[in-house]
Order: sequence, then C-alpha cells, then structure tokens
Amino acid sequence: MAGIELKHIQKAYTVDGWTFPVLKDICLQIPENRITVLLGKSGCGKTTLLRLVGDLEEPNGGEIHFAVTHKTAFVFQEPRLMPWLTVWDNTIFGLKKQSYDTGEIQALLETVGLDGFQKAYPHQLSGGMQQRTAIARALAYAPSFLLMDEPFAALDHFTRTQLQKELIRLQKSQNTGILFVTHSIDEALLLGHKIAFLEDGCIKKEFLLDTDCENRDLLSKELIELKREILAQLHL
Ligand SMILES: Nc1ncnc2c1ncn2[C@@H]1O[C@H](COP(=O)(O)OP(=O)(O)OP(=O)(O)O)[C@@H](O)[C@H]1O
Repeated sequence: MAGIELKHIQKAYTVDGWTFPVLKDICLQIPENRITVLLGKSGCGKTTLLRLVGDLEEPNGGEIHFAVTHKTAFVFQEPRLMPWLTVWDNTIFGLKKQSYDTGEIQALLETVGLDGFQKAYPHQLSGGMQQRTAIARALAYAPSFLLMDEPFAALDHFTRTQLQKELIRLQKSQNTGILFVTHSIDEALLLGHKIAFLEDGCIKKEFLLDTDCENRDLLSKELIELKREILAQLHL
C-alpha cells in the first residue's frame, strides 16, 4: 500500500468527567507524493486527526496503515523555532550529527529562499522567513509525509500567497506527501490534489482536483464551481 490509510478512526476526549466524541468514523486514503487538504470548520477535529496521523496521539478505535517505511514531520501555525539558535542550527535541530549532508542542508535553505540568512537568529527574520525556516527544519528530516497544521494562517495575504506557491514548488521537487490542515476554502482549492471535508466526526465528502497546482486560478470556472459545491456542504 502506498501512502496512509485511515480506517474507521475514532477519537474521544474526556474533560471534567464528560466524554465527547471528536472523530466518530474517519475513513480516508492519503496518497503519497500528493497534497491532501483536510478542510473543516473550527473545532471539527482537524488538528486531532493530524496528531493521530503523526503518532502524537492514539485513536480509541480504528486503524492507521502506513506504507512500510514512513517518516512524518510537523509544521505548525507558529514556527516554534529556538530563539537562541541561528537559521542553520534551527534547521538541523534534532538531526543526528552524522545523519545529514551539509551541502543538502545548504541546498534546502536555498530552495526555501533563506540563502544568506543561515547565521540570522529568529528575531532578525520576518514571520514568513521564520515559517520558511520551520518548513526547512521539517524537510531536513526527509519525511515521506509533511503534516502541516494551518502553517500560513498567521501570515498576511501577500506572504501567505507567496508561501503557498513555494509549497507547491517544494512538494514537486522534494516529492513529499503533505497532509495540510486549513479552514480556508481558497487555500484548499489552491493547494489540494485531494480535499477531504471533515464534519461531525466524519469525512463528509472528498473532492479530487485534476489541474496541476501550479496553474490554479481561483477565478477559473472550474474552481468557482468547486467552491460553490464546498460551500453547499457547509449549510450556512
Ligand atoms: N487534548 C484535548 N483534551 C480535550 N479536548 C480536546 C483536546 N484536544 C482537542 N480537544 C477538543 O477536540 C475538539 C476538536 O479540536 P481540534 O483542535 O482537533 O479542532 P480543529 O478543527 O483543529 O479546530 P481549529 O480549526 O479551531 O484549530 C475541540 O472541541 C477541542 O476542544
């Protein structure tokens, strides 16, 4: 099996003696080398699902199947960099000394647009550059799947648009699978090869997009129609 398969995943939390289900019956195929977007309203359980896939939490029921070899790395909404470390040292943070190639790390920093900033500290970077460092750190680990939890939500429109484009380029060049959480329909339409709409603890609908991510136009007839279809799911 290639990619990740979620079979009838359940997850409930107990707070103050009261147990409530968040994920009731999640079935989803997350393909390798593609961007799968998990889209849904605030509080519907997107982060919970991402944490289960990243093995940060255990499901109460169901199964998660991975391809034989897999490595996951996270990128969160906040960059979560070490303030006392440079861009370079943040990027290699967590890697064993002999396990990386200096030339490859340099190439990675060039790819994410941070060449020349290797010696800069986080406070000397813009928000977008900090998030690029977080992406470089995750990619330095050479994951088969990158798990991204609203990584651009805190950025301004222009930086967000630029990083979305860069992510599409990076995904192609690194051939990494991405599970990307967002509650922005536009972001889902721009990035997703597959969009999984999460509601009421289940994947209510999946949308597959044929067009190459690099050539998407939110104002195209195809994407406007798809946006209408997604909005219709929201019952607003
Ligand atoms: N560790 C926890 N203990 C108890 N309840 C939790 C825990 N983590 C999440 N929850 C609850 O699970 C529900 C889903 O939370 P989750 O963060 O997965 O949603 P989300 O879709 O990612 O939301 P948002 O888009 O606002 O980030 C919420 O009601 C939240 O309060």
